[in-house]
Amino acid sequence: MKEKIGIEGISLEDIEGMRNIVDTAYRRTMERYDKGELGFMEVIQKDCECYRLSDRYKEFKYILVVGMGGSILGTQMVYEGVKGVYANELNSKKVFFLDNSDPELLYSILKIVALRETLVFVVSKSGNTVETLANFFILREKMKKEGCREDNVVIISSGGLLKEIGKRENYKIFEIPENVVGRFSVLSSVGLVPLSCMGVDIGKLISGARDMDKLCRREDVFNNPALMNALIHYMFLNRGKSISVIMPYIERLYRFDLWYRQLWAESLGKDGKGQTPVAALGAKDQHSQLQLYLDGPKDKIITFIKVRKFKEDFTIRYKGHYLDGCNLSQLINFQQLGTERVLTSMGVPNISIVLEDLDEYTLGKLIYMYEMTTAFMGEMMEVNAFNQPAVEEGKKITRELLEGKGKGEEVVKDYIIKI
Ligand SMILES: O=P(O)(O)OC[C@H]1O[C@H](O)[C@H](O)[C@@H](O)[C@@H]1O
Repeated sequence: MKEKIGIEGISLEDIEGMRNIVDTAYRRTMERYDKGELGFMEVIQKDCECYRLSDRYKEFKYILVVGMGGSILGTQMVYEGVKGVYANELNSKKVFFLDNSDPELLYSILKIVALRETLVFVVSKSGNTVETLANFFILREKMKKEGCREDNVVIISSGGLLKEIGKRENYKIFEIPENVVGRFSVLSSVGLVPLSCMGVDIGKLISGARDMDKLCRREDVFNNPALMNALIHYMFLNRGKSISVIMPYIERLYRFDLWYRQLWAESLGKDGKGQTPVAALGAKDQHSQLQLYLDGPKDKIITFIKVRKFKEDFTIRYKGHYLDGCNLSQLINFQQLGTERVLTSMGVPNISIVLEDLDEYTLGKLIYMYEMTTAFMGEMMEVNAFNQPAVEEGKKITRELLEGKGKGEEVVKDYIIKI
């Protein structure tokens, strides 16, 4: 370990020097909102009642959400953020997420659920995503064979083949507003309809987001948490911090990392620019990643998320040991502090987001703050944070291969390791 050097910090003068960039980013974001381009800012003002399903949908023992990317990552993040990692073991309602074309994932879920007792949410903004359609086609066939009813399926989509099938087969359909981009859609029908059936208080979630919206509309960067968060990431990106590590010190937020990864990567990774988001978890990754963060390349900015009050806690007892009488919550929060201090002393910039506790309200605030941070960061980096053109080419090649075009054409690979 090298000697302690301290962070090349950001001074008030530095922030003052960024006034133009901050004001422009704020103004452009609000102009886009005024033009109706930022649906994620509008959708939180809708009445939550419009997302609630009638009681007959509440009877199902199992819930299965089928979708990819922004159509599922947020829902799973909120579900685990509120209910915990082992929610299925603890609760009568069993919830599953199907977000891959890996046949073994579908197989395992079908081994557990009884389809007649399952409410299936098929979620896709475009309504044409190949993995979602493939999984749905297989499920639909099995559900027909097992005599499932129309209300075993709910479609959440803006169009495409999925909506067509939904209309033709008389499934309940929820729209997704056109101006709500997938990775910014968890606080729309995409997340709120399924979550309202999973025992999550969507009203509290939305009121957290609305309260954060008030803060994020402030022009003053010192009183706008999203604008300040974007500015700090932008300034350190310009100082070579091309990697943004997010490291909550609570297990319930690990899926938040995965949601953040899509948001930050797909929104900002454009025109040769971007800041690579990395998912980490405290205290676990102190024993796997921290060596690199401390003594590896100085190319990272770290964001901690810590919770003052955990839902549960334990007091440790072992006479004469320094842990005697401490609580586990104290231990994990002191571990976060220890990591923060050593990173600072090793010159690794880090930010701490402190939550009093973690429930629907604070999670709604956190989600919305990150959505606004991403919008502001996109303006600062002068990239369009609301599209993802580069992901389409690979899908085209996959389709050509599926349609038999290009079969046999051996793609020259540099390295193929066959085991
Ligand atoms: O909601 P869908 O249209 O099914 O899209 C699901 C996901 O797939 C796309 O390829 C994009 O990468 C994501 O931004 C999107 O969230």
